[in-house]
Amino acid sequence: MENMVERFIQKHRLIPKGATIVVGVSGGPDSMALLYFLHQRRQFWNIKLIACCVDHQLRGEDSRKDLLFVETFCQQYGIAFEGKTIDVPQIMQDMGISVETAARLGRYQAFEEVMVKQQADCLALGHHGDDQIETMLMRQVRGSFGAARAGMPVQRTFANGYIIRPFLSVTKEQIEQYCHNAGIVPRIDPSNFSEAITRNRFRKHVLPFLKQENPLVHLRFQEDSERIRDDSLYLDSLAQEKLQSVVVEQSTTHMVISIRRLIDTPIPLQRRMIHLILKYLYNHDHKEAYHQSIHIEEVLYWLSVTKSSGERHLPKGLLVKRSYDLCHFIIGKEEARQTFSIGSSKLRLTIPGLTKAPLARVLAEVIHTYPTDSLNPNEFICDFDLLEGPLYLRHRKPGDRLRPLGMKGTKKVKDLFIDKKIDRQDRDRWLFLVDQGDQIVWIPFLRRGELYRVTSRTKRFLKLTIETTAFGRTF
Ligand SMILES: Nc1ncnc2c1ncn2[C@@H]1O[C@H](COP(=O)(O)OP(=O)(O)OP(=O)(O)O)[C@@H](O)[C@H]1O
Repeated sequence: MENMVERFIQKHRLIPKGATIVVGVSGGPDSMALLYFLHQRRQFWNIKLIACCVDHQLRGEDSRKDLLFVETFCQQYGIAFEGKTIDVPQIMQDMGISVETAARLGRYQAFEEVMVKQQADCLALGHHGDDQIETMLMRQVRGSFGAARAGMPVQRTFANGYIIRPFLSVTKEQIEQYCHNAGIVPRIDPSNFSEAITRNRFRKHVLPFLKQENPLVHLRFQEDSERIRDDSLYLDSLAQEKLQSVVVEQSTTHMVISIRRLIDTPIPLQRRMIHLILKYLYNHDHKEAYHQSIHIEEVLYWLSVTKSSGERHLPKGLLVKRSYDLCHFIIGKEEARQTFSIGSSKLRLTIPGLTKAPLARVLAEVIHTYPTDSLNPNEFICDFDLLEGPLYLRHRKPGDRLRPLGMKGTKKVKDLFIDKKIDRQDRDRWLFLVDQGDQIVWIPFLRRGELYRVTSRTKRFLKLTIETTAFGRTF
């Protein structure tokens, strides 16, 4: 097993020499084996390891014991350890999401904090080849499209570095054997056996058959995952290029295309163009809607085979309307006008965390270094330690003024809107970031303010990213 992993790491250049690596360790066999493996190889790569265990507090005393188990193991081997405890029910309540999603979000937030604190290059996770088969089968059975059919990436950007998955080339059985040989007796999470969980049903009923047919099936799935991702990236770039000549008109909530120009292109690009249009209008939200091939096929069939005019309704209020050669894609226009409002009240931001407003969401991150990339109009950074209270989102009020960044005096918000030719409806829907004294700090997509500006003395930065289809532009 060690040789397989070593080759996989080299092939994908996963570990730079001298790297600082945070390892996500739950106490289960996969991540314990990963931690032990990297520890054994620490001198060869000259790496610094930090084990990070997150207690989700979902299995009471048991999950606390998992954390203590990992901590004791680390003490025994002289590995740096970071234990994090997160309040999953609170995240569920704040964001109205399921327990699995809240646990995942909280866990990744905790990983990110440790990555930043340790100035780490990578976060290593213990996903293995069998996990990859399950992931890809589940995505295929669900009917995913394009790159969404690939499995988990071997490497992807995360926080100030990368997530890496060095064990994707080996099986669960190999890992268990490795633990056994190393004398590691990992903790077992009983929820891994519950058939109420989709992944576990695939593991129990489908994997044994595939492994019987080909014991190296995990390598075939892994290769396929990499190929699907590469092919998709290439085809998507061609589709993106072609789309410029197919789109007749475009705003953040509305896209008009020429049907004739669409169906004049090769079918694989047609599918990808529809996918890009849906992704754009859904603003990368509702992945379940735009990654599903069924909707893409439905629209294409209607446009290329049938001649009928009329309308089609896709999930989450996306309307597709056809008239002669033109096809309109309109996202929640009415809905946007009527419900994009947080009323006269203010919405308090979760810092750090994700705040959802109707048709918009704001991600707040506390970071320790100023990003080297220039900021997009949907991003804002201020001095976290200068803030004295919470921040809020609200709509505009008569007489609102902003002191723009780098200016001494203030300007009327109304004039800022007029300068940028923002129409009246959009002005009413625009969101403003204000402090607890109701002073405007930032007008997303329009102007950053002078308040709490970053200086050479700033130690901690608050970075806000807003995503919305309701006003401004999406990125
Ligand atoms: N509570 C946690 N704390 C730290 N890392 C975690 C935690 N849960 C999961 N991870 C990381 O994410 C990877 C995948 O998690 P998942 O729950 O899918 O795996 P698993 O099959 O339970 O793995 P393991 O055998 O390591 O528990 C783990 O191998 C580990 O690296």
